[in-house]
Amino acid sequence: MTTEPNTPETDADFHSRARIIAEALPYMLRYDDQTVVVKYGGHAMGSHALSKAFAEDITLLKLSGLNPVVVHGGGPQIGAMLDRLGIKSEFRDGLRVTDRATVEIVEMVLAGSINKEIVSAINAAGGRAVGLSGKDGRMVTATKVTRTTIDPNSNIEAVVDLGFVGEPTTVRREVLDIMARSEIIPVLAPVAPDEKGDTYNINADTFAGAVAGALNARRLLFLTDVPGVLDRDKNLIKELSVADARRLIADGTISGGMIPKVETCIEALERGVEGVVILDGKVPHVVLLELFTERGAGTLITP
Ligand SMILES: Nc1ncnc2c1ncn2[C@@H]1O[C@H](COP(=O)(O)OP(=O)(O)O)[C@@H](O)[C@H]1O
Ligand SMILES: CC(=O)N[C@@H](CCC(=O)OP(=O)(O)O)C(=O)O
Repeated sequence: MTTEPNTPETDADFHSRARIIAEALPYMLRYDDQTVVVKYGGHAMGSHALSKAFAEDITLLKLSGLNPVVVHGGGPQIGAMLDRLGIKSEFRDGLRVTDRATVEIVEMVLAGSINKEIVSAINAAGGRAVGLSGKDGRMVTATKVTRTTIDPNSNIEAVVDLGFVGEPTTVRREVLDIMARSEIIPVLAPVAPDEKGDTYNINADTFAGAVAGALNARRLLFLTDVPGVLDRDKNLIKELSVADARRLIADGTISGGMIPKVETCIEALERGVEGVVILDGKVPHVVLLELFTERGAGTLITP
């Protein structure tokens, strides 16, 4: 085995490190003991280097006295697995139509491979992560999502069956509260049972919003694949009130997948979360940039 000799730290390195720590310290104290829920979207899970930087950030939050809770997605990864198995993906209003065979794959990918990858990355960064889904400790109970459409010709309303797609109706804090008092960092997969025990696939944004609401989180961060909410000229909007966000949805500036995301942000604020931030998960260490620097990153949505 060969080992590389450690390169001694130069004065410039030391001063730069000291500057970063000095800048971060007041923010670490501001968020001391506060819960921060971080939704790590499937599109934000890029290269190994990015996942490593994310895991380091989450580990550092815990070491700094915060209480980070990770909720992850994995839509593209589920799609890739379904492709390999020759099952077609179908979405309605951004939700995956999930039959019994599909929900099995969804649970395997989310609560299995992706969850354990994130747990391993955090553990490799020096943290102690425990991976759970909504099933563990009866943390989350879901109910089936119902959607209706109106036939434009007959004007008759019809129920659209999305299969095993759920929304969280109960979030029990017990297990998460125990973890908050320990070294453990919870990593949650958005899968949960209904009252009967059937397994449901839950949109990860919705799951994160419900968890953040139940924990009265100080911050809910959504890591996605754009810098935040963009205006008509594609410039980043740094701060947005709920009223402004609603106006941007109504005038079409906010569209596509950003609509349910911003609506989830609004619901989380209504449930008592203090601030919600949408930010670019492809920027290394974006979580620390947002929480521990003056300039922040992304779009902060406040009540
Ligand atoms: N005003 C807007 N600002 C930023 N993104 C927007 C806006 N309107 C629509 N979008 C789209 O929303 C997408 C993010 O939503 P989505 O793909 O559902 O994210 P994720 O998969 O990370 O949950 C962006 O990639 C962008 O194409
Ligand atoms: C019901 C529903 O659509 N569930 C999502 C769950 C994963 C998810 O939301 O992942 P991202 O955050 O990466 O999009 C799905 O099956 O794709």
